[in-house]
Formats: sequence, structure tokens, C-alpha cells
Amino acid sequence: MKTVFIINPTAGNGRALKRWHRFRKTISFPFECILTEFPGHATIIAATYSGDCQEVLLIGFGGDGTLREIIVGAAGESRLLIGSIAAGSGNDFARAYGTFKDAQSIEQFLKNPQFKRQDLGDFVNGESYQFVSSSGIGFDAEITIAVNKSILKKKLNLVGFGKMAYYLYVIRTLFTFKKFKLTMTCDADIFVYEDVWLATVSNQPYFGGGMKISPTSKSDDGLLELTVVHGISRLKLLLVFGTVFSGTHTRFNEVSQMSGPEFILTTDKAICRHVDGDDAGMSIPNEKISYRTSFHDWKSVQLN
Ligand SMILES: Nc1ncnc2c1ncn2[C@@H]1O[C@H](COP(=O)(O)OP(=O)(O)OP(=O)(O)O)[C@@H](O)[C@H]1O
Repeated sequence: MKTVFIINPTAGNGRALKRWHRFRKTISFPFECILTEFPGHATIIAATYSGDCQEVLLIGFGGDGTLREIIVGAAGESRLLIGSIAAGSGNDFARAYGTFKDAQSIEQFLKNPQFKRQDLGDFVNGESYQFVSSSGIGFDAEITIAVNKSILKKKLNLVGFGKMAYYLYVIRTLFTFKKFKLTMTCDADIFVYEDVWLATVSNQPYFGGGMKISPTSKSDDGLLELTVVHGISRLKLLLVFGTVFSGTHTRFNEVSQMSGPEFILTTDKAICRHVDGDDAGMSIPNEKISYRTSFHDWKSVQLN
């Protein structure tokens, strides 16, 4: 089996490159490595291995965005196996699918490679968007996108306080966010939610760097889970946020959850969206968008 590292030098607030230079010195087996040069590059790199005549272990050295891009490029290719070294800021992929701890654990894996088939979520709205972990509309997406673009975050990163930017944007967005109306169809049932803060479609439990937004999600069952937070005051929303890390937010009446193979979502206004924490444009008011999952579309490494 060929081993290829795909490194996003910008991941982990720019710390991934330094980590990679340290990490590569510890590798004592043959490997290839490629640094990504622009957003979307990891998809192109992964796709180039699809015609390989042998099995290829693609190891994403980065965060959730990097892993999503690799999986989009590798989806449907039975010879490509995906693993990760968690080098991002949030690393929800690593929490859900596992991650290699060090070079020795990769070497160990290569002696007896095991894999697991996993689902891939997607929706189309002009462009096609895929997600490995989750895709959200609303409050969470607005914060994530603002933080990703933030100059303040870059400045705070220089002094090691990058995470602080996230909390500042949570507070700011709490006061500026315009709630929306969400219409959702699942299995021919129609639900209408008023005063919605966020709707997140999940393929695995974690999101936003360790929040257990969808505790019952399984990434290999052909199903997605929808979480809607609605009809809740600003103050109580903060309280709910505090409980998401343990997954106990689902006990609040204002948090609705359901499971299904497809959700059709419509918002009454243009609302920010993310896929695995990266910008996925705005929803188009009153347009029906189908969120679905492709069953067992990619292979993750199975770690003990
Ligand atoms: N060379 C590059 N220059 C700028 N952006 C890049 C480059 N290579 C990849 N990217 C983009 O960087 C984005 C962020 O990467 P990634 O999500 O892996 O790191 P992170 O945001 O630190 O981690 P996490 O998502 O786990 O919080 C990716 O979505 C990818 O499109």
C-alpha cells in the first residue's frame, strides 16, 4: 500500500506546517507528501490517486476542511483509504473517525490495514456541497464564517489567543443575528419552525471543535440527523451552548432532533451556511434544498 501525506500548511491557525516538518523526521517508511497551495487543492490531489493500480492510504495532515476536501476527491474510489493526523483547530473529524497518534501507529496500521465504509452528506444549491461531519445553516455558520475571515483572529493568533476570537464572535452574533423561519420535509411530513437560530445536518456527533451536537449520529448508517434550535431567548441560547459539549442540550424543548435519509430545508431569508466549518454560501429564500447522504461512499481507516 502506498502512503501519501496531504498537508494543509495553513491548518491549525498556520501551525500545521511547522508540525509537519517535525513529524516527517519521525517517519521511517516510504511515503509521498504534497502541500496544498489553495482552498480545494486537496480534492484535486486526492483525485489524482484514483487511477492508481494499488491501494493508497491518503493521510490528511490538517483539520476538518482538509479532510473533507480529500474525501470529496476520493469518494467512490475503492482503492483509496483515508486517515488523518489531527493538525487543525477544531479536529472534529479526528474525534469521530479516529486519527493516527504518531508515525509508529501508521507503520503499525500498514502491517494489517483495516477499513470501514462511511457515508458522505451532500446538498446542491447552484454549486454542489459535500460534508463529512456536518452542514449548518444560521447562527453557527455565521460565527464560523466570520471567525475564518477575521483579521482579529489572525492578530490574536500571533499572541496565542486565537480561540478568544471565536468567543467574541459568539457574543457579537448573539446580538446581531436575525432569526429565520425554517420549513423542513422528511418522509413526506412537513414541519415549520419559527424563530430559528440554527439548523445543523449531521453525519457524525461532533461539530465546532468538540461540541456533541448530534449525540446519536452514526457515520455509516445511511442516515443524517437534523438538529434545530428555535424559539429560545438569547440568554437561554447561551445556556444551551454550554450543554452541547456533553450532548445534554437535546433535553431542552427548544432543541428538536430527528433522523432520516433526506431532509428538504427551506429558509424564508438568505442565511449563512457552512460545510464542515467552511463557508458554503447563503441559502436562497424559499428555495427547497435536499440534504442527502451517499451510503458507504468512502473508506476510513479503522483504528483500534
Ligand atoms: N495553501 C492554502 N492556502 C490557503 N487556504 C488553504 C490552503 N490549503 C487548504 N486551504 C484551506 O484551508 C481551510 C481550512 O483548513 P482546515 O479546516 O483543515 O484547518 P482548520 O480550520 O485549522 O481546522 P478545523 O476545520 O478542524 O477547525 C480548508 O478548508 C482549505 O480549503
